[in-house]
Amino acid sequence: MSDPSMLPYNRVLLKLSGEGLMGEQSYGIDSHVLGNIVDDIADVAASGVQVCLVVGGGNIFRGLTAAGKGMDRVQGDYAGMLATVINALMLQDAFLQRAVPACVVSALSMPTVAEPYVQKKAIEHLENGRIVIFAAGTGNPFFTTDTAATLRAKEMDCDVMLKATQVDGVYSADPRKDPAATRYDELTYGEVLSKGLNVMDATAVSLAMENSLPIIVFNMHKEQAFSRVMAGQGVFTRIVPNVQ
Ligand SMILES: Nc1ncnc2c1ncn2[C@@H]1O[C@H](COP(=O)(O)OP(=O)(O)O)[C@@H](O)[C@H]1O
Ligand SMILES: O=c1ccn([C@@H]2O[C@H](COP(=O)(O)OP(=O)(O)O)[C@@H](O)[C@H]2O)c(=O)[nH]1
Repeated sequence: MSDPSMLPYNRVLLKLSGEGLMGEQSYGIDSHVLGNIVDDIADVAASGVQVCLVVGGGNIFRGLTAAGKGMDRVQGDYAGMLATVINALMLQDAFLQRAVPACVVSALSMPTVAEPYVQKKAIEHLENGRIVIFAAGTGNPFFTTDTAATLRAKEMDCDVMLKATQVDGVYSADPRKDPAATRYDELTYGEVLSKGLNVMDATAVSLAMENSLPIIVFNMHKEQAFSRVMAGQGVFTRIVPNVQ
């Protein structure tokens, strides 16, 4: 697929699934996978696009899973948010090792570890050519990092939110469970919600819908996946206000 109508993007938010950082492992971060993703993001940033990131924490801890085993949900969600901070620090380190300027901005206050989130300051970082990594989700329990990604994308006035995930886009059913599922090239937010397509939670999709934020879903494990999607190439699904 090549879609020049998507271009050019000046400022984008990339949401990285925590689970996607595990590679073949069952927990944590695979440094090879992390390195490939960071190289890909660095290439896009070097082309002049302002890039900010939201990273998940599912490779380390999920509040809902812990609550299912008896843990208090709110405590579990705070632990999940801390997991995203670990991932954010690992990402920042990988960027800095490549001499790519990157900073971590946290929705939970931990000033010795990361800068607290201040909208205008984060925009300033982007304008100064830094990759901004948003950590700790929204800072609130009962939310997800997909919702944090949609929220920060609007706050940063991004052109698009790109969700880097484990599958090639949005399908008629979860393709990891249903081999007969078919992929959409383009969908409206309303269709995602009415068809119950669980690629993102409904809160994230509703927030994008109410604020007309285009979303692109693509597979983070394909080579140079982010660079290719930014060039309108490769396989992906766009979620938009109206399908043409
Ligand atoms: N209709 C669907 N289309 C695409 N993916 C779906 C769909 N329904 C469920 N999924 C699942 O949603 C996941 C995307 O969410 P993501 O945030 O990357 O993963 P997780 O939240 O599990 O870390 C995919 O890996 C896929 O298995
Ligand atoms: O605004 C937020 C974002 C995340 N979380 C917690 O952090 C965990 C990790 O985030 P998520 O599941 O979205 O990560 P991903 O699926 O992208 O790896 C979640 O399970 C929640 O427990 C939260 O409470 N509020």
